[in-house]
Parts: sequence; structure tokens; C-alpha cells
Amino acid sequence: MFEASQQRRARFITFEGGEGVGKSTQVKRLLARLESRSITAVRTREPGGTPRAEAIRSFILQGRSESWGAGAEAILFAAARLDHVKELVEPSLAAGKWVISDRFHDSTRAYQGLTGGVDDTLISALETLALDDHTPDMTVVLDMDPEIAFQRVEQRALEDGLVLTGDRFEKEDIAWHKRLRDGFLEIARANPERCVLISADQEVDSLEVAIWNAVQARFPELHIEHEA
Ligand SMILES: Nc1ncnc2c1ncn2[C@@H]1O[C@H](COP(=O)(O)OP(=O)(O)OP(=O)(O)O)[C@@H](O)[C@H]1O
Ligand SMILES: Cc1cn([C@H]2C[C@H](O)[C@@H](COP(=O)(O)O)O2)c(=O)[nH]c1=O
Repeated sequence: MFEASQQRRARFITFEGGEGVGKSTQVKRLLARLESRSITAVRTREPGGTPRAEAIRSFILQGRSESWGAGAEAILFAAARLDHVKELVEPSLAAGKWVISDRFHDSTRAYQGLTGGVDDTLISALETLALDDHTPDMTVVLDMDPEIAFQRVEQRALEDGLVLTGDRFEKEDIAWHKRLRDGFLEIARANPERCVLISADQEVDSLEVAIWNAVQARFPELHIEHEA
């Protein structure tokens, strides 16, 4: 079992990928796995996680920043991130709680940078500003064909009884989402020490196991012998 004497510092794990690849589903499952090992973990998301960051989320996802352009949107995402890091991520880690975030800084690089055309100099400067040395310990990049992922998003809307109108980025065309997928692949390949790339085109349960195996491999303190 996870002995107190084996305890290491709390870890910061982020999930990244395109729309509908299963991030939220798997964030919840990872949290349950950690809690079953008596590890206190906080689930959060970006943009969001704090009241001020959630206000920025609503503003952007309702499309109110669209006419400002991708550069201004990158700055807005970074402002939300700065608050999120200072108010939630940093204090949680300091209190010994693991933090699992549904999206983080790689989303700005993929959406606004590599797909939206914002210059790398600005993206990197915003990362330095907003992260304040809180680069994630591990990032799970979920990858799949966006056409299949969008079928899942449509199904989710159907199950929730909603008409799918698409938020600020969901309504971009399929070519845009294919470039976005390439952007995340580029980020994963450029950061092998942090990122683990996993195919999301598999059953929910098998994907959960693949992620858990990768997390255990990254953090050996989680490894439990003779696990069922
Ligand atoms: N492995 C899977 N196989 C089939 N369906 C899945 C799988 N994982 C999640 N789903 C379903 O696909 C939909 C999208 O999943 P989820 O909300 O977890 O994705 P997401 O990446 O967080 O989406 P978004 O980017 O829109 O926030 C949900 O209806 C969910 O139940
Ligand atoms: C953090 C972040 C997010 N986005 C985009 C990605 C999604 O379209 C939305 C968030 O919605 P989700 O249902 O929670 O995935 O925002 C972005 O463009 N840039 C970012 O930095």
C-alpha cells in the first residue's frame, strides 16, 4: 500500500487534446484511482478553476472575444491561468494535494499558437508569466481523429437533451481541428520528458488502464505489487 514513509511531493498532472477526446471522463477516473490509494487530489479545469478564471471562460466560450483575434485570446487564457495557478494550483500542491487539470498551458500553444497563428514569442512569454515555475509534472495527451471525436460530442449533446451549437472553438471546421490535432502531436513529441501520448480511440475502461499504467510508470511511488 502507499505508505506514509514513501510519500513524495504532490504531483501536478494535466490532460490535453482536441474536443471530445475523453479528457473530462478520464480526469474523473484518474482522480478515483488516486483516491483509492488514499491520495488527496483536486480536480480542476482550464479555462476555469477559480471564480475569476470561470468568468473569463464564459466570456471567451460565448464567442465574445472572437473579434479580438487569437493574440488577445491567448492573453485572456493566460490571465485566467495566472489566477488559477495562484489561487488553486499552487496552494493545493503546497498543502500536499495532487492537482489534476482538464487542459492547461499546452492548450494555448496548440489552439492559439500552432493552430491560431500566434507567434511563439508571445506564447512562450505568456507561459513564463502564468505558470510561475508550475510546469506540470506529467501531461497526458489524448489523441484521436477529430471526426470520430465530434461524433462523441454530438452523442453527448443528444444524451444531455441539448442542441449542439458549438462553443467558440467547437464550431471551427474539420480542417482546423485536424491542424489542432497535429499541434498537440508536435507538443507531445517536443516534450517527451513531460508528455505521454495515448490513443483515445479505445474503450473508456481500456483507456483508463492505459493512463493509469502511464501514471504509475512516471511516479513509481504509486506502484503497488500484486495489484488486481
Ligand atoms: N473512450 C470513449 N469511448 C467512447 N465514448 C467516450 C469515451 N470517452 C468519453 N466518451 C464520451 O464522449 C463524450 C466526450 O467525452 P468527454 O466530455 O470526457 O471529452 P472531453 O475531451 O472532456 O470533451 P471537451 O473537449 O468537449 O471538454 C462524452 O459523451 C463521453 O461519455
Ligand atoms: C485552456 C484553453 C482552452 N482553449 C479552448 C479549448 C476548448 O475549446 C475550450 C475549453 O472547453 P472544454 O470543454 O473545457 O475543453 O477552450 C483554448 O483555446 N486555449 C486554452 O488555453
